[in-house]
Amino acid sequence: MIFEKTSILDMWKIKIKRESDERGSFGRIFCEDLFRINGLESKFIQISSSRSNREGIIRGMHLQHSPSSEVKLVQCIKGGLHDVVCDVRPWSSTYLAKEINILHEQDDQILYIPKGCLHGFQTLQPNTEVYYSISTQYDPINAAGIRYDDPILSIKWPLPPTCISNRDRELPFYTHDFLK
Ligand SMILES: Cc1cn([C@H]2C[C@H](O)[C@@H](COP(=O)(O)OP(=O)(O)O[C@H]3O[C@@H](C)C(=O)[C@@H](O)[C@H]3O)O2)c(=O)[nH]c1=O
Repeated sequence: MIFEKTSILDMWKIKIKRESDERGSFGRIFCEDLFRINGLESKFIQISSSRSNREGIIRGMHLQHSPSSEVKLVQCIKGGLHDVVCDVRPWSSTYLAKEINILHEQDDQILYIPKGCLHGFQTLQPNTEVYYSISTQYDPINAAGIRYDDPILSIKWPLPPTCISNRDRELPFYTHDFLK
């Protein structure tokens, strides 16, 4: 596994290193020891999947507030997506920075998203599936987010939005006291 820094403090891009032979390949998508050696969260207690049926769907921008703040690993295992992470930790040296990544099936990239960062994506292909490994229990009371079209976050989505959940449409706009 190769660990690369990103434009956001404590966010990493992890590349799966595969050993190939005539049958195909084998590579690690998680390794507790390597995560620990690199100073990353190494305990993930839920693994979830989202499937999106068409292109242009936006999900986000989401995080969980304390005491349920979560570290997330995000990997596209089918289709493709335009992924956005935004740092909303006011004390961070990369406060309000955005990290954009295009993830496709078989590109062998995993995003490591630290606590206190909003995450969302837009699908670029129909039938896109995302796997999440999450460090904390799902906590609907502390699940929160900011609108995908917030003027402060100012995210440029690549496609016209084709579908957004009612919950996401009703999310608030960003204010500097958002992070609890
Ligand atoms: C996020 C989540 C949702 N759910 C339930 C709640 C609801 O009934 C249904 C769909 O939830 P949502 O509408 O929140 O799903 P979705 O909008 O796909 O939420 C996800 O968006 C992306 C951008 C993320 O970063 C994820 O962490 C997660 O917040 O699944 C769980 O049971 N566990 C979970 O961890």
